[in-house]
Amino acid sequence: MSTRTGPSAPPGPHALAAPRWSVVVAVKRLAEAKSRLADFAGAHREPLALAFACDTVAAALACDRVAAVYAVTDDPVAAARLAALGAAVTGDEPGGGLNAAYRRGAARARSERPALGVAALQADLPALRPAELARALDAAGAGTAFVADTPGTGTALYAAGPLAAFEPAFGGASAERHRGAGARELRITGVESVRRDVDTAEDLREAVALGVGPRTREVAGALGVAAAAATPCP
Ligand SMILES: Nc1nc2c(ncn2[C@@H]2O[C@H](COP(=O)(O)OP(=O)(O)OP(=O)(O)O)[C@@H](O)[C@H]2O)c(=O)[nH]1
Ligand SMILES: C=C(OP(=O)(O)O)C(=O)O
Repeated sequence: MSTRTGPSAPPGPHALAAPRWSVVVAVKRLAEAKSRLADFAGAHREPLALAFACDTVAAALACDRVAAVYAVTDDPVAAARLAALGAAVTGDEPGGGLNAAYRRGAARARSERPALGVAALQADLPALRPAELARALDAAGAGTAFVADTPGTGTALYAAGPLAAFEPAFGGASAERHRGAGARELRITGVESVRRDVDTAEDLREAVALGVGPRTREVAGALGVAAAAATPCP
C-alpha cells in the first residue's frame, strides 16, 4: 500500500478543523505547591512548580485542538508568567480548592467559547506533548471522559463536550470518582506525556526521561536530574 504525502494527499479528519477545546489549568499559590517535593527540591520547589505549570500551559497552547487555555490561580508570579505565555488568567474561588478552581475556569471558558468542549488539565505535566494532548482530546468526544495519571489512581485530564455537564472530581483517587460518575475512561496508547504527572522525585526523573519542556529541564538540571545522554550509533 502506498502512503500519500505532499500537497495532493487528502486532508486528515482534523487537518482543516477549527480547535474544539478550551483547556483549564489550576495552579496553587507557589508557596504551598508541590509540598511532596519539598525534601527533594528544597529552595527549587517553587521554581519547579512554576516551571511545571509553564511547560504544561505552553504545550497546551501549542496543541492545534486547543482554542484557549484558562489558568486559575491566586499566585501573582504564576499569573504573570502564564498570561505572558498566552493563557487567560482568573483568580481562585476563595477557599474553594482545586475543583472550584476548575469550575471557575470552565465557567469563563463556556461563557467566552460556548461551542467548545472544556478540558481540565493538571498543571504538573511538564513532559506534555501537543500531539499527545490532541490524541486524548480527539478520543474524548461529546460526553465526559478522562485520562488517568500514570499510576492509574489519579486523573490527568477530564473533558466535557460542549453540552455535557462539567463536574470535575479531582483530588487523591479521582480516577475512581470520575469513573463512578459516568465519565468514560480513555484507555488509549500514545498519551504517556499526558499521563505523567509529577508529585515525587521519581516522577520527575521519569518525566525528564520522557522529555520535559525547557523551563522544567533547567530547574531539574539544577537539581541534578538530567536526561541520559543519547547513546551514539555504532
Ligand atoms: N488554583 C488552584 N489550584 C490548585 C489548588 N489545589 C491544587 N491545585 C493545583 O492542582 C494541581 C494538582 O494538585 P497536586 O498534584 O495535589 O499539587 P500540589 O497540591 O501542588 O502538590 P502537593 O502539595 O504535593 O499535594 C497542581 O497544579 C496544583 O497547583 C487550589 O486550591 N487552587
Ligand atoms: C489531584 C490529583 O492528583 P495528584 O494530587 O496526584 O496530582 C488527582 O489526580 O485528582
